[in-house]
Amino acid sequence: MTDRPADRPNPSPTTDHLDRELFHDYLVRTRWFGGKGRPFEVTAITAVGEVPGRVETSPHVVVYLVEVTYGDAVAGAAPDTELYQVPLSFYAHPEGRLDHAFIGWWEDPAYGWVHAYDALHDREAMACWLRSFARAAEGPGDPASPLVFHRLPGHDLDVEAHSTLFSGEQSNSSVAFGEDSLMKVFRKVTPGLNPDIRIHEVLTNAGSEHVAPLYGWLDTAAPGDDEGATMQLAMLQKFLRTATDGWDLALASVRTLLAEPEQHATDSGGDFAGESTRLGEALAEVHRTLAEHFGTQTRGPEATAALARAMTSRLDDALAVVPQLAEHADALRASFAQVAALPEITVQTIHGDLHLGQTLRTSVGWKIVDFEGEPAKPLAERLEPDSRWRDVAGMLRSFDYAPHAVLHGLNAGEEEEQLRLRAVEWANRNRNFFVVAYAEELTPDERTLLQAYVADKAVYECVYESRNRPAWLEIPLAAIARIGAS
Ligand SMILES: Nc1ncnc2c1ncn2[C@@H]1O[C@H](COP(=O)(O)OP(=O)(O)O)[C@@H](O)[C@H]1O
Ligand SMILES: O=P(O)(O)O[C@H]1O[C@H](CO)[C@@H](O[C@H]2O[C@H](CO)[C@@H](O)[C@H](O)[C@H]2O)[C@H](O)[C@H]1O
Repeated sequence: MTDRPADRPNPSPTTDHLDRELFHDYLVRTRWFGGKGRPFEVTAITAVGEVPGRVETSPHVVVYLVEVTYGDAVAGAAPDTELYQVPLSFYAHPEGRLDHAFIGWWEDPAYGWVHAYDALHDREAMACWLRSFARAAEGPGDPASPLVFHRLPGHDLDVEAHSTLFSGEQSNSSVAFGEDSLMKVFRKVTPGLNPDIRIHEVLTNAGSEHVAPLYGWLDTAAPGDDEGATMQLAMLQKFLRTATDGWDLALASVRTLLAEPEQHATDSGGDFAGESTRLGEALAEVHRTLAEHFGTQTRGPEATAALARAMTSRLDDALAVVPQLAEHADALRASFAQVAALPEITVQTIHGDLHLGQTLRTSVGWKIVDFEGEPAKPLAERLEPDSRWRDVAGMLRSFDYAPHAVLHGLNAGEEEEQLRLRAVEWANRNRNFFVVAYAEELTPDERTLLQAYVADKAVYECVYESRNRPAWLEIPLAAIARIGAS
């Protein structure tokens, strides 16, 4: 390893030596880059700092922020820019085991000739990162380091645990350290507090049984114009060893029911009603705890009018992307107009992007994950308090998705009508058990609000599916048709 001479900066304060095309070519190869299909350039690379937990056999691990500027701005509008976190492992020689994460090689002013790899794929680099979290429990780190590791008390990390990078479709990168802890490294980063960390910290300190306890997080000072702001780069929490994804469990329940189409959901071996009940109770507890800590606000008719306008605006934007929505537009606008007529709305801190894929069933009950909020919304909007009924609506949409996603994959043939009836029965049964467990009674205004949020989410899903899974577009579209018919 080319040891960095003691008098060299850590890392080089300039990045002029870095070939931006190498980073461009790497970003387009990753799962987590949000700009796929859009023209962009790498317009700046900032070296944040070296991860301190290095030992003799370790590579140097340096956190870089890569600014991308998109080339698809409409005439006269400022181009979109985004910031991505790309931590690099530096090796003096090629590391064949990391070829899939290779970015390039160059002469670095601080480290000499290096072969650079995406550090999330490198167990040696992840071991440095974990040691840094472990040391943070003993007190503040090196004041000269721009990377600040924070810890919550109460858990001794297993620093010998090997890292495993999650391979699923993710907007971030998650690394499990054995079965002890899980680190989520935020890939697209924004100056300001990350709601996932802020909410996990509150729920952990409150002893909530419905989240994986937070162990710590990593932040740094935001670069450039956002001087003084914090940029949160990663969070560390308990690894839920016995976790099964709620979406997978729901699909299994539906498949069991559809395998016995002559049976009703109540009699099916895969009946999910008990789990839906427990999910409703879990969400209610999380909402109560968040309201107790962050407070609630009851806002007047100007807020309900603004919400109706936002829903209508989302529909107007969606019509340009999903023209099939046009025939349902009047019914949707009528639902949103009822929101505008509501005298008040109560808002609080919520999840913001809740669905069955954000829930994990463990041997000790349901856990809710990923409190970052709706991916499409800017951070400032995701930090705003919102109605808890938006989260309830997200789950109701998910109970609709599960049976229709299974049907979508079936070649039902002559049994199609019977299977559709069972699918609707499964969705209705689990929606009802979930809502009753969440709130025994809903006022008429709450019902109006909930129905509008369900419609609003289905409109969002139409856009999401048309861009990501066009074959699934029929699922939210059919839900909107049912709303319009109700
Ligand atoms: N504490 C945990 N233990 C085990 N698995 C987890 C934990 N938290 C999240 N997961 C799983 O890790 C994956 C990514 O989690 P998530 O927070 O949704 O990341 P992202 O925001 O990048 O999608 C999901 O499959 C989720 O089920
Ligand atoms: O990536 P996120 O989890 O933040 O959420 C986005 O992707 C979701 C799909 O992974 C999408 O959820 C939609 O599909 C789910 C089934 O795959 C279904 O359970 C949800 O009800 C439905 O909304 C989510 O909308 C999108 O923001």
